[in-house]
Amino acid sequence: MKHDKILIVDFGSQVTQLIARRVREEGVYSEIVPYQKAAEAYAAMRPKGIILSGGPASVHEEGAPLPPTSLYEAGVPILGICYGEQAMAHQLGGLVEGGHHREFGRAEVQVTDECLLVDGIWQVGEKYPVWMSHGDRVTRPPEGFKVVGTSPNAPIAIIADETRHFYGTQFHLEVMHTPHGALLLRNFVRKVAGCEGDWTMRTFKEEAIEKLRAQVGDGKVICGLSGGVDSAVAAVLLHEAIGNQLTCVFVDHGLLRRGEAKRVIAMFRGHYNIPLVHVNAREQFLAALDGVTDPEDKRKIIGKAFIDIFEEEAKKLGGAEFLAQGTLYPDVIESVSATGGPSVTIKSHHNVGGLPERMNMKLVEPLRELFKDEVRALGRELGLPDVFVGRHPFPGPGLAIRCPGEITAEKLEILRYADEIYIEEIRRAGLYDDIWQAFAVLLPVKTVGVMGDGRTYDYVVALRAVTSTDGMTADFYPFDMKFLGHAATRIINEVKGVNRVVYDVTSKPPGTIEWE
Ligand SMILES: Nc1ncnc2c1ncn2[C@@H]1O[C@H](COP(=O)(O)OP(=O)(O)OP(=O)(O)O)[C@@H](O)[C@H]1O
Ligand SMILES: O=c1[nH]c(=O)c2[nH+]cn([C@@H]3O[C@H](COP(=O)(O)O)[C@@H](O)[C@H]3O)c2[nH]1
Ligand SMILES: NC(=O)CC[C@H](N)C(=O)O
Ligand SMILES: [Mg+2]
Repeated sequence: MKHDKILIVDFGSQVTQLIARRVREEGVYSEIVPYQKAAEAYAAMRPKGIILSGGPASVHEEGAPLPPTSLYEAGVPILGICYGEQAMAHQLGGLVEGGHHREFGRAEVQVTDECLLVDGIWQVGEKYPVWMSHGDRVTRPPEGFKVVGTSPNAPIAIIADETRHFYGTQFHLEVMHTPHGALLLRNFVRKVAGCEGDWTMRTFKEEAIEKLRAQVGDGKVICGLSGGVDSAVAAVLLHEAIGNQLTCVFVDHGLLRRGEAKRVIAMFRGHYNIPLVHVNAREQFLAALDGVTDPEDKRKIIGKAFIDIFEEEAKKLGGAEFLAQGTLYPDVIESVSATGGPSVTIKSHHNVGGLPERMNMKLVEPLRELFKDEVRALGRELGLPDVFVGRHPFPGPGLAIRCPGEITAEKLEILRYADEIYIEEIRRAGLYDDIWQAFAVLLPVKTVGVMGDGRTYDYVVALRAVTSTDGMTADFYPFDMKFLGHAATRIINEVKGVNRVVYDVTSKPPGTIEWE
């Protein structure tokens, strides 16, 4: 079945991914491509509409990123947002000027004319809140366009060419701070581009199963199963597709939380009849990590050890041609970086980067088009119980990256205990599902305390809890102080070796969710 698609051309905006999410929420499949690949992607995808994202550049800069002009001749509707609007206006003969009217944050747009983009949502003559972030602005629309909305610092805030179906907004309609933005995007996707909105997790599932069968044939597949959401969903999807050609491999690397290995295996075996190999590799990992303190070194050592084990297990099965992974869309989007150069590596995720060159197995990645919340929806569609679907993410390198500095068996044991109490308290307070991810970190610092009139000199535990939708950005969770005080007291009283607890109030950016 062919679904309608929307192509999103990226010019490096911080919020390009939100455009894709909003479009998908309308039941329309969308993909993001860097502007350099727009023509190619258009030809391959045949989208029913194109959205040009915002971006940090100015159209007057030398070498400013511009969409290929062929897009304007393709006969499909185009929506330009912020820089995307400016680029379209500039290329089609309008005027864009920089100047002294920079506008960041909340603004008001007054609607001055009708058009399909605002149809049924905004009334002519009324004012509506929007979110702006720009220095340049369109000062003369190209021929064929009319001005539909105006704001104090962007007199031309919405433009429309209703013959060619080209629209542009100076404000960002993909962000929450433009309250009607999602509805305007729906108008573009449904009314202007005429998309059906039939891309649902049910159809995704059926098509993914077909594709998996075609890719794998009668080959054997190994799927690394972590107990996390992504690999559980990938495994169940694969099982529906290829049945007993699939074997799952759960690696206990000694960096799991307390009771996790048992829990994951019981949970999985209890619900599914999928062959599951449990590898105890605790000594192998801990030996490889002995004395290692650099976060990137830790990640690389762990990534390599995982592959070694998967390859070993494949051999034992008499050879498996495929390795299945729960790679998600944010891992594969190539965003245009603001500086024009390749973007820097913040962290090497253990399952991405470096993997393909070394692998003898081919990768099977059925979730690579999905965002995290979509994976959860797919999991529900596959009938996965809530204990899988609702779990907080847990990183593959596990407690190794929650134990800054050298990792020892003693430190891991302290961390496991503190983490267990913290999560238990979160569940007891009914907060688990409000929080996107929560965990404890054991700091490589000892501080002085007093307990039972005696002096202590023990470790510090940091607690972390964040809200997020996809882990790309996050905010710290605003616990009430009573909760924190209670959790801290329990940890200090019950965990030997800890005499101080702190709470991390850093958002992402500038922080990251994990500490390493
Ligand atoms: N202990 C493990 N044993 C086997 N495979 C693992 C293990 N930990 C991670 N993996 C593999 O690495 C992949 C990436 O891990 P990641 O943590 O991103 O996903 P997940 O664990 O499936 O889901 P979640 O993000 O919800 O934790 C997993 O999909 C899984 O294939
Ligand atoms: O499977 C994984 N392998 C990794 O190497 C890895 N590093 C971070 N994470 C998880 O990714 C999300 C974002 O984390 P950061 O803000 O720390 O980058 C958070 O949910 C992290 O737990 C990982 N998951
Ligand atoms: N957010 C944007 O797309 C900004 C566009 C352009 N860089 C400006 O400052 O006007
Ligand atoms: Mg995980």
